[in-house]
Amino acid sequence: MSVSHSLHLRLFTPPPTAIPTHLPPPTLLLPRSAAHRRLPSLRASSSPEILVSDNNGAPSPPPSDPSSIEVDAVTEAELKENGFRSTRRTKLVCTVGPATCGFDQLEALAVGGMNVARINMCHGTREWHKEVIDRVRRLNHEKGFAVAIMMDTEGSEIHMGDLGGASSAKADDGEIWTFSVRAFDSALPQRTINVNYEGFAEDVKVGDELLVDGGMVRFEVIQKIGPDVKCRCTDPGLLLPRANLTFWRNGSLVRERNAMLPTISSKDWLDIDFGISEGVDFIAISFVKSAEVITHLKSYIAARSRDSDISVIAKIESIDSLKNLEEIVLAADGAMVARGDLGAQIPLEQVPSAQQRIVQVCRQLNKPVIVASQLLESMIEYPTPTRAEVADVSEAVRQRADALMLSGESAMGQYPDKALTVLRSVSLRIERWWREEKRYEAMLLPSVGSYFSEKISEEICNSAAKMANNLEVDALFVYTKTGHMASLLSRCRPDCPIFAFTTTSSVRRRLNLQWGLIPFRLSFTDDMESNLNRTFSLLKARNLIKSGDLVIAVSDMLQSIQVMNVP
Ligand SMILES: Nc1ncnc2c1ncn2[C@@H]1O[C@H](COP(=O)(O)OP(=O)(O)OP(=O)(O)O)[C@@H](O)[C@H]1O
Ligand SMILES: CC(=O)C(=O)O
Ligand SMILES: [K+]
Ligand SMILES: [Mg+2]
Repeated sequence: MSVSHSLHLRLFTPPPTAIPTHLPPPTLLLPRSAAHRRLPSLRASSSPEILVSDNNGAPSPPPSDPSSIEVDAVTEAELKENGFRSTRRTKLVCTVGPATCGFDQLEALAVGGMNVARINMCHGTREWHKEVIDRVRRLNHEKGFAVAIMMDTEGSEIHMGDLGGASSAKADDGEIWTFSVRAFDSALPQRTINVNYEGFAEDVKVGDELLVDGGMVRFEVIQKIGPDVKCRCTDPGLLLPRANLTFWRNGSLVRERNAMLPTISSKDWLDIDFGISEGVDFIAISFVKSAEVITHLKSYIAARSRDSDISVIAKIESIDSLKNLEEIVLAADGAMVARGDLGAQIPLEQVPSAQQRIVQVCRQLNKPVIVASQLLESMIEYPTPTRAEVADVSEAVRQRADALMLSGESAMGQYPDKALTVLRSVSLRIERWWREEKRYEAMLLPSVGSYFSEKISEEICNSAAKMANNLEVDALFVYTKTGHMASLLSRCRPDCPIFAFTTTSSVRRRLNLQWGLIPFRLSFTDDMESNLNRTFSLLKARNLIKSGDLVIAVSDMLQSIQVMNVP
């Protein structure tokens, strides 16, 4: 049986106006302690072309070669081994830290399915992070991966200092500790903790409860002496470097002057400049309170990076970010359910419903969403997860979040590869269960486009996804320059995988964060007939598809939809 129907819609509406690149310099809100610091002059942004080799180590032709097709080495192996129906739909983000910063360790994560490497600017030096970025680049270049890089800012919430170099400190019941905003030149006195926020000693009151990392350790404020705040430990535990601090009065989180701290601190701006000059793929912004900060940052990036192809991810981890969720998600290019800090700001029992809501809002507004923090916390120390952790991971997969993230498990845990394997196998198992049970997902998806041409793209993708499910096609193909049409298909969470063909390596890396997309780099033209024929022969030559496979192809140049068997 051979099907080859095609329906073309051509469109003459003008494309949406481009984002202006000549924006006034953004005003920088600096915390008092750092207001004197200036931003350094910016280096030109680099967007290196990446040469990708295949699994056998033989370098493939440079990206400009019109006859080449590039796909992630691991994905290719997976496609060949299991056929494309069973490729993993849920994407995986790994935080890189001391346990995983070496080249071989990064390669092990990439082989294990890491789609995005996250670096957390709360920890380590810029030089350290640059080395990690360089290694990931080399890995992509030499070994044929397309691992994207996400830089996560520190944000200016209140946190402890770095414990004078110690990896942790134990606080025991009843002990008196000093939390101080003083700068100590020499070693920290015993049971003393530095606090990064200058207004701390003024803002807290005797009787307040001080929570470290949302309650891992608790103290009661018993005395204030100038810059020093004496506290008694009421809930013992381990203090970790740069742990988050919140203080509570009469059972409520205190949000006074500390709530006025800028979302992006002066140190964050320096880190952002670093991220732009390094050409990272994503910048995740901590403690976002409003949409303005996202819009501001996006215009800053657009004015400073030549191709402005860095996506901004809004971290939802505060009360304000939940209040302003829709507008924040709308302004951003994606969001993260940062359950660590979120759980310190809202009661823990409210975190699961917040997660569900954030995932749903992102899906409706067509923005990728990452579920993060403590997914496999026990695996920092133990080689197997708890049953509860497996259930939590399953729930995030079942909610059809775009991506799951490892934090301490991969940054400083003892079993980073095992933790990644758990995420991978749990994702695959749930996804297989959907296919076995034919659990297609029918979520009402509102229209998100503001232009008529965008609405057409949406309708095409919604229809293509529905047809793909009803006709049980083997794959959806999408030809997309910006990646937008691929994300619209991904939003429908169709039953079959989506092969996303795009012309640039940077778009390909960014598509790596989105549910169900298998991103390929391929140069193509406006002639869909020839694009399809060329893709079929390139994929067939690599044994990725075979004659007779049923495919639905859509493209954002032609706004077309075609159903056909691979010849
Ligand atoms: N670059 C690094 N250098 C040293 N330790 C790191 C590094 N990155 C992460 N870690 C360690 O791994 C732990 C977990 O990392 P992660 O960045 O996910 O957590 P986090 O600090 O809770 O996140 P966030 O600050 O964004 O809320 C950290 O608490 C820290 O101990
Ligand atoms: C990831 C992060 O920032 C959090 O969970 O708080
Ligand atoms: K961070
Ligand atoms: Mg956080």
